[in-house]
Amino acid sequence: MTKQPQNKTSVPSTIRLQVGQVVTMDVNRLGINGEGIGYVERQVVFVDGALPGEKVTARITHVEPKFARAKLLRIVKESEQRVKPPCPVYEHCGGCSLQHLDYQAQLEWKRELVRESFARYTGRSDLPIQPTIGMDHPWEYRNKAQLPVALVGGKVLAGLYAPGSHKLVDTSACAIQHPTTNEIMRVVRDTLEELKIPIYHEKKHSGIVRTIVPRIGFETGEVQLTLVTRTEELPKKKELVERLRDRLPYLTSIMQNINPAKTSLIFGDKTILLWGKERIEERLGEVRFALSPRAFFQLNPEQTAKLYNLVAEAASLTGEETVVDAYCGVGTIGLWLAPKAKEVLGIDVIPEAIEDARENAVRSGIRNARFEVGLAEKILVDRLKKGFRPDVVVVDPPRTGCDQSLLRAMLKASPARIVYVSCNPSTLAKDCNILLEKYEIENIQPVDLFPQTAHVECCTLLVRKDK
Ligand SMILES: C[S@@+](CC[C@H](N)C(=O)[O-])C[C@H]1O[C@@H](n2cnc3c(N)ncnc32)[C@H](O)[C@@H]1O
Repeated sequence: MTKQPQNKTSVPSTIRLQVGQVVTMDVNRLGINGEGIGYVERQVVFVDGALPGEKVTARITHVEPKFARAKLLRIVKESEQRVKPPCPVYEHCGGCSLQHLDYQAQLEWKRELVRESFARYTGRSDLPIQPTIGMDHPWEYRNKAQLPVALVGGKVLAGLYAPGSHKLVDTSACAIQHPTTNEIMRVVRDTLEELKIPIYHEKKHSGIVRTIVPRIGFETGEVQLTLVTRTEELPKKKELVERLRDRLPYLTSIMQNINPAKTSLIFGDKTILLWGKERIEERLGEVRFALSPRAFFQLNPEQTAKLYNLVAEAASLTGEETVVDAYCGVGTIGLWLAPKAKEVLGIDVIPEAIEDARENAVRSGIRNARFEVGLAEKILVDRLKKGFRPDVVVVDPPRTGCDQSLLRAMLKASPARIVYVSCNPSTLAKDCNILLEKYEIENIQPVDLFPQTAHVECCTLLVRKDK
């Protein structure tokens, strides 16, 4: 092991590793973000791009009290599961983290991640965790991109930021985006440059065009392009729209969203129509969705349909049940289940999402679903306290998991089944551990909604113990 110390001052006295030091280490496992983990001098070291079973040389870049990070320099012994990433900018772009791992191994690792989370939070190693459901073609699956633009050396760039930085990496040949998205991105980028439309400068908070957001309806073929701008004024708007329509004749809708704030949030409050339809339509199974630029919609339609079928299977509806879809977004799960239920109540905190959910119900001819705006932990908890007794509760919370008061209220009201949909195995396992007081976990089904990344979705069925 050779040592090249560069920054001695940032190293706590208890840690012997130093920033700049070059280490050779065995990689034992993958961390939750897909990074390789090993030990050097009994310190945990994370190395992006390294795989279990490999011996690697890496340079220490950060030292924290309990761990260090290192940059991969050389693979001394290579894993049999290592594959060549097809994406030309994989090593620079912050979008994917597992392209270098064989897809079957990705699926197995995601199942293992779920198993580890449940073991940690419930102490149970006997839970029925199924093999991860993957895709036959785990590429080109995303239906939407949000691509910031920047002017660098007189050229317009669009893409994603490199990990931990604000350096734009051109992602015009992204392997997980739909090819149409890549084409839109290239054409918009080049047209902005050609017309010399001012590009937003993040630090100075000047310029105009900030982000390109293409969205594709996979089933309907409708295509929406949203340009996020700092000001409502958009120079050469007419020429821009004409050229984009000419060069991208399949567009259904060109929208402008105005975000005047100095913020990393993509969208502002105001959206205006530049050309075509205000919203594109998408179908998932029998359910129809109208999508405005800001509406949340799952990014991988093929896997989402599989996920919702699993939810329906877990809910085991006969047509007599009252179902709650807590954290319902634009009503997707509730509308999927409604034809098999007596009634559905959907709850979401975002008013536009609830408006969309109501309209999606009308479009899909569904009459037994109601949607309410508010916090699930408020609306559902109040209802449960007043004696509302749903038979099945589906929860699909954000990564932070369910509010404690909601979990407690569900325990008290005790619906026969709880179907917990989650994109975060840690909060899922933590919340399920609370529900184990009255429920047994009958099935945990990981679904790969985001191939090539470290994310995993799970559909978990909890059944009341006296059932
Ligand atoms: C993971 S998304 C699920 C959306 C939907 N079930 C789907 O599959 O498209 C989580 C949703 O929870 C909503 N949300 C976040 N916190 C909430 C809360 N405390 N109460 C109700 N909804 C909430 C968000 O607005 C978002 O739509």
